[in-house]
Amino acid sequence: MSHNISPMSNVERSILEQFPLWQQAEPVPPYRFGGRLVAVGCGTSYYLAQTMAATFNRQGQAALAVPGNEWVRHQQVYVTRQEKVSLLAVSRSGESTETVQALRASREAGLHVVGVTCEQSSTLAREADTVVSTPTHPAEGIVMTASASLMLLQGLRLAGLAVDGNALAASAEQLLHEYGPRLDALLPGRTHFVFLGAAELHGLAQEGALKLQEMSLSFTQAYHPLEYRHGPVSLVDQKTLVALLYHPDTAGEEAQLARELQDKGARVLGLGGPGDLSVPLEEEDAARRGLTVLPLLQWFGQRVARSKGIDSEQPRHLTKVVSLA
Ligand SMILES: O=P(O)(O)OC[C@H]1O[C@](O)(CO)[C@@H](O)[C@@H]1O
Repeated sequence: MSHNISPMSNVERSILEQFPLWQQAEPVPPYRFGGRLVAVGCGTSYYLAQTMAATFNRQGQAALAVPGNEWVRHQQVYVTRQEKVSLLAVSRSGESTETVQALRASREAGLHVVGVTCEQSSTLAREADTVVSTPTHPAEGIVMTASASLMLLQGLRLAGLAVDGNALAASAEQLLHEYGPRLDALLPGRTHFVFLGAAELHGLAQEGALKLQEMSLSFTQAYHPLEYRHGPVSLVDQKTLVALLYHPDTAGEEAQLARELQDKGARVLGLGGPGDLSVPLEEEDAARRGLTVLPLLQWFGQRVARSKGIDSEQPRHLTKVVSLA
């Protein structure tokens, strides 16, 4: 494969060099459970939990995703008392306070807990009943890049989706090198970043928005595609750049939305459909499509950071593990 971009920082290394890790990730068997699976996490890990839960549902296993603290403090509004529940706790570090609290509260209540992490020796890995631990790129710093892709890959496998690590790594890497350099042409004059994605792709849209925000200190928004027309569209102008993650089931209506947004001045990055830059995606399964496009979203955030002269290695106010005293 010809490589069009080379890393200049640890963040860029962990984005560009993640693909061998996808290939090496130990395959995990599907997790089947006779009740509802609740997937929890914080920040990026919560957004991954959303895409995992969507995939579990599509595979026939009832699931929902909630932020860790919602499960600790308000679980009665997410499941009924009578429901049989098990917990899927997602955390790169295995140490985020709310995720660990969710794990402990669930175990105390007798629930089975599956942990997805990158740290074999973490609290999450030690205390969960079943652990999927996949080490991330050694250069990865505060912002989650390779770890996000790896945990998503393993979560999709737990959901029972066929995930060929070699094939997906090859297409994701090719996409990154072919389209990564072309993202820069979309950026001039754009300061308002919007990420749209439906169903399995909504978690990815939220992750794209968080990534760009953390890396480049920009205002970002994430919505379900047609929801964006109900109010948020009032902000669209010549400063807006929309990353639209086309869902294979609803690409027609999303293409219409892209045209509406372009008419109002937005530039559109069309991931799997039309746009000012259109990135063709052959993958027809939405969750696998999301995983394939995730490194390109990470690169997008990094390019905006570079265009603003911001060092994404040291994101403002963030630490690798966010703990509550
Ligand atoms: O996956 P972990 O280790 O629980 O951490 C999630 C954290 O990582 C971040 O993505 C980056 O710091 C935050 O959103 C969140 O606090």
